[in-house]
Amino acid sequence: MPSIILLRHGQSQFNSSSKFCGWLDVPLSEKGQLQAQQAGQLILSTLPEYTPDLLITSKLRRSAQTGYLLSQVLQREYMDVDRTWRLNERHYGALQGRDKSEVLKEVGEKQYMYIRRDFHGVPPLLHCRADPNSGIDDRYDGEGEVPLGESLEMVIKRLQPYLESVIDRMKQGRRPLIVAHGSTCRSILKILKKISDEDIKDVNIPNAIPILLEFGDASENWEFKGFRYLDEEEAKERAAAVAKEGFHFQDTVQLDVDPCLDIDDSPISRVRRGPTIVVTGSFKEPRRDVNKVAELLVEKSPVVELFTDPSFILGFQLDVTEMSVVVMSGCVGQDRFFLIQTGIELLDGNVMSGSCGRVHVAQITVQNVSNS
Ligand SMILES: O=C(O)[C@H](O)COP(=O)(O)O
Repeated sequence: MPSIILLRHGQSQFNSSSKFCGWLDVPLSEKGQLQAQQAGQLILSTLPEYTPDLLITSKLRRSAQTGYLLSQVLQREYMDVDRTWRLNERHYGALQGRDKSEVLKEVGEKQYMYIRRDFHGVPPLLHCRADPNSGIDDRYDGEGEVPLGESLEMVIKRLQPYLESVIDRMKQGRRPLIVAHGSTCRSILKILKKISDEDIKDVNIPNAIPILLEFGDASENWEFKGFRYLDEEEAKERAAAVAKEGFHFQDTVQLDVDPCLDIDDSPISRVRRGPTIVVTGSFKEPRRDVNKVAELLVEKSPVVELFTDPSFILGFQLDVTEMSVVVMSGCVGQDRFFLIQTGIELLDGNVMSGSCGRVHVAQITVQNVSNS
């Protein structure tokens, strides 16, 4: 059956630190390189007859690197290669290089998701291509007008004619392997499967899981038959992580000053229950900083003891009245420490929330924050 394999590049260094990337030319992370190789293995094991003869990438390194790693695993480094800016990630305008959680905090969830996922959502535009964060350099010379910020709708306009040319090549017997980006994969699926503007909002593309696009032959007028991920389960898990990007760091607190703990004044007796909130800090040295908080906490409170749990790097066990509770715990990410801390609902109904600087004793529920 005529087919095309499509995949999003492996994890980039910005994916791993949850930053808007767009046209910034960020390379693959180590994990992304491994994912690219695993994608090749997956193709070999699930489609042993598959022999791509045309590698198509964007003009961005994360796509080109993924394509090369794949061609190595498939032992087809000699494949013809076509690179086009029309397959580039959506240009994220003035958001490029910015931390997703910071933008989320700044503009609120509704606008954040509008920009990220609405078909018409345009990010704030850059003013000129000379902006250091435009990602536009001489590789785009001669390409005419290139974007300074795009919605998915705009991506589809620049991509569709190119996609048609790929399908024409498939009709002539070529076997294309396309390494694209989140938004360009979404665009391709939207065009082929005729996904509505509304439904496309919920489509998230996982890194480096190959998608098989199948077509009827000439007798069926090359009709698009459908698509499937070569590993549906893993695709679901990775796509869910993509959807949540930015949300782990919603309440950001800086912890580069000495934390001041307020244990002695803690109104333990007035505590009814403590809802859990997640706060995060951008730490210069996460382990050192969180250990400092831990030491102070233990030193100041006789009811707190340190514990370690495999799911967290560090935690605190608090034993007060009949409520045996955790004050806070966290896990160290690549450049962040995720701190789970407490807000306290007092008996008079007021909610007092803790912060990194003033840690109040209270009941909280342990919440496992995944380390994406
Ligand atoms: O360009 C980026 O930042 C990502 O690769 C895509 O981001 P999104 O999933 O937030 O659209």
